[in-house]
Amino acid sequence: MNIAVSSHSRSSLAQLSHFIDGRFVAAGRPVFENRNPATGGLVNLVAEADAGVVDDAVKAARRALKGPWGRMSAPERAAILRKVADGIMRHFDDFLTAEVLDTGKPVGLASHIDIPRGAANFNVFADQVVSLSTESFHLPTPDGTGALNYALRVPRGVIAVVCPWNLPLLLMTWKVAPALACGNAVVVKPSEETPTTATLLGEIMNEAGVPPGVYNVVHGYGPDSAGEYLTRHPGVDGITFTGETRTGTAIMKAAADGVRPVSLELGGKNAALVFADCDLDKAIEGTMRSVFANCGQVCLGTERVYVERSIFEAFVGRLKSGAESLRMGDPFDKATTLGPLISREHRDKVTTYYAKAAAEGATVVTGGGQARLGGPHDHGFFVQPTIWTGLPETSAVVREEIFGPCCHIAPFDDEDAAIEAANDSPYGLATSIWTENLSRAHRVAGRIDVGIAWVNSWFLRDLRTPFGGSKQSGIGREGGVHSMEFYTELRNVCVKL
Ligand SMILES: NC(=O)C1=CN([C@@H]2O[C@H](COP(=O)(O)OP(=O)(O)OC[C@H]3O[C@@H](n4cnc5c(N)ncnc54)[C@H](O)[C@@H]3O)[C@@H](O)[C@H]2O)C=CC1
Ligand SMILES: O=C(O)/C=C/C=C(\O)C(=O)O
Repeated sequence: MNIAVSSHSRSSLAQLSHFIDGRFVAAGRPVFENRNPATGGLVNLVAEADAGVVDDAVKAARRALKGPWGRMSAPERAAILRKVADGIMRHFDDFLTAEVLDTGKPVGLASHIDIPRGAANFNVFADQVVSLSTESFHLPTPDGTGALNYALRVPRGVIAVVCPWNLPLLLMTWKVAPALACGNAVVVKPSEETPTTATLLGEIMNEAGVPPGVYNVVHGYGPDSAGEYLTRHPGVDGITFTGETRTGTAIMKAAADGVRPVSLELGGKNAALVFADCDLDKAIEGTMRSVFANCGQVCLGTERVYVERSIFEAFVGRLKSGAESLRMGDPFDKATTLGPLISREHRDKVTTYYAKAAAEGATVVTGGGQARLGGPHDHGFFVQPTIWTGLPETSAVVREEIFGPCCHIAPFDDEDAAIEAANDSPYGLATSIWTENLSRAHRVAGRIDVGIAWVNSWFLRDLRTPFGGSKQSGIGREGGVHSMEFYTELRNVCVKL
């Protein structure tokens, strides 16, 4: 047992510990700093797991599968998960404050999306697991009595959950909730940028009666740290990951040893298609959200906008006005609509693309640089919301995922050209199609090579639907019954009658 330093049952938000076997445990390497992206100030010091700590967490998860959790019925697990959802809502303000401090996202956004979705994920998969069905077949046999085949869904075992920083609680619970509903135990590796809400959830798990070892959290970085130790650990039976495509590739290679299944939700370079017959007010409102929400740090966000030529100028002008009306500032101020980027490193990546766009000859419609807010936010990682036109489709800015509050807008002349431009990408995650012509909407949605096509909307989520990407945007689908498929194995039972 590697756990040498104090272990306790309540989380400290000043010094974040790992959560292993139902206890908060500070062990491993020296702590690292978690900084507030809006001010650059210290949020907390975080324990970094070494290989021994990760091993402890995986072993705790394995033990939990052999304990009461492994013997519980689906309705019993579902009842506990509903208590977890209630716990999140009861501690709403704690989760909200933690999420806003870690990410810098506006409190209005986190209170409407991140925290309620964190709770909703547990309720949705509690519902899902109690109504799960499997197939059965009657097989005629020569003796005339036949055989009955039916399938059982059994938990995979220990699931590694590796998470990004853009929607920390939402995306982590999107994976943890179905994994636990199906009877697995999890070891979560939150992003090093946003470690707090995953830690807070440990307390909620204890309060809700989730047995020790079912939910574990280890902190640290990716390569040569907790992320890599966890995904390479032979005691892990399946890995679910959301993040960058390059990281997904590394995780897939790690999973190949031991032939472990992966569910990967990766990057995107999503296109919006705006037809002249759209409701322009709705198209502008939706595109404003899909480009600028969460400071553009949403894998489903739009970075390429294709607009039918006859409304191009009007669309560009209105999106420019919208972008210029966004209000940057203190994320805890309800009037703030645009927060900072997550880190100095990410800001430097985004502003490198801003510089590249200018160098490649873009017309900068608005923005194009870093934003200095003065006062306590002068050291925050703010950038201007940015719109470009005039770049060729071959430009790096049009082809690569930037993950910032920016988009390139290009005109198109007909439906085929718009579809071809949208599909000309190594990614295939999401699209939004803006048109009042129903036939066109169905036709175009069927021809864009993505996992998720929205018509006259964006980020309108029904959690029972398949969610994931094609091409380099991922492998597999989660959501509803599709999550149940990833987090269980099917075992066929054949009974000779
Ligand atoms: N949903 C998405 O599409 C996201 C895309 N990104 C993009 O990725 C870029 C880099 O952001 P990062 O946070 O560094 O994303 P990332 O994909 O490197 O990190 C996501 C998670 O994976 C872990 N990780 C990293 N390398 C790993 C490895 N080799 N093995 C196991 N775990 C590993 C990290 O510690 C973190 O918990 C961003 O600038 C953005 O463009 C970032 C977050 C989410
Ligand atoms: O599950 C959702 O509703 C949202 C998912 C968003 C991402 O996966 C992302 O931005 O990385």
